[in-house]
Amino acid sequence: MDEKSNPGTLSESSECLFSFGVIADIQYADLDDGYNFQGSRRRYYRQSLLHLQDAIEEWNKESSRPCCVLQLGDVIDGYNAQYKASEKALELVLNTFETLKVPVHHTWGNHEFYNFSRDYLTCSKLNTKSLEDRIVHHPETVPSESYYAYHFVPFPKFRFILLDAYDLSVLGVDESSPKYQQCMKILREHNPNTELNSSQGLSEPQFVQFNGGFSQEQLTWLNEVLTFSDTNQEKVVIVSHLPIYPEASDSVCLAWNYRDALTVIWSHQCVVCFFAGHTHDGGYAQDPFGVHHINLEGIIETAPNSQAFGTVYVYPDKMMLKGRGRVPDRVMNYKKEKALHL
Ligand SMILES: Nc1ccn([C@@H]2O[C@H](COP(=O)(O)OP(=O)(O)OC[C@H](O)CO)[C@@H](O)[C@H]2O)c(=O)n1
Repeated sequence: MDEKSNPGTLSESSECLFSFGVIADIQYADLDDGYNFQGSRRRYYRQSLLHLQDAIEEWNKESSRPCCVLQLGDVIDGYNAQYKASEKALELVLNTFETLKVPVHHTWGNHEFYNFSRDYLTCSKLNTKSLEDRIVHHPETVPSESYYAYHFVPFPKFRFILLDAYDLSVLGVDESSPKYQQCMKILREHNPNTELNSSQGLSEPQFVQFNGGFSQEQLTWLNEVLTFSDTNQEKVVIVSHLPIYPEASDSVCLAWNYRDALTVIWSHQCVVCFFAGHTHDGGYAQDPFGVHHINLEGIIETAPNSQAFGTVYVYPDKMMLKGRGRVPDRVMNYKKEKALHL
């Protein structure tokens, strides 16, 4: 086996502590292949389920099984809603996830809201908040019920935080609600186009209807969790459907208020990396504060003869993403001054 295919051999001085799987934008639908909105990239709607099965098979047979899989959102495609096939498609995908021998944490993306309301999602198996960790005597680290976010500890001293990038959004909320009015106001203030999914002419192209953002309440909670993690000398992995770092993403795919999220994250030492989906063609950049931003290549735009998922191997001084198919390998060193001593 060469070095690339076994990250364990790349870290001679230390052993792998644990690993986790990552996968994004499955967007399954029982439809013939199609294209993205611009007509430039092929979408493999049926094949996506086979790609998921393939990923699960590989994770299940890894010699040291991943502790969990992070599903980065858009599990079924919005087209299902048009064909009244949302529940059937979701059932198929969730049945496939049932064959995974480790827990999966589901993130919500725009396609979840094309198919279902927020209330429906909250009551569905796509709500994996029951897997959250509660920190005793720190009520400020308990998330509010008004957004879908939580944190958990898969291994001592490593905290994972799942964010709700559609906490501020016009998707999935009742049009008569004050929240819808507030979010539509934000969107219209930044996007004068009649078609709100169009970013044409925008100085801030992320202000489109298929994106969303983080409420101040969620950002305050994130800040509290990161404060606890700093104090407890933890390493933190954050996941969200929408990316937040412009150099790692097409600007039209960013969260509306990505700068606010970055401001919170940059005021803490503990964050190692930020995983997002949505862009489909992937991206990576390390920001000036040493946080690694990884936008995972989407399953939906992955040809039958390829793959798009990864396993992240966690070491005392770094994390290493072993990508499959379209997903490249990445080494994510921890910030120098704060290497973890176990
Ligand atoms: N200029 C545009 C772009 C899109 N739309 C419509 O918006 C909806 C979402 O678009 P879609 O490409 O399907 O969203 P994905 O989450 O799959 O992909 C996100 C990024 O585009 C990936 O690069 C859909 O209804 C489009 O028709 C639009 O009207 N105008």
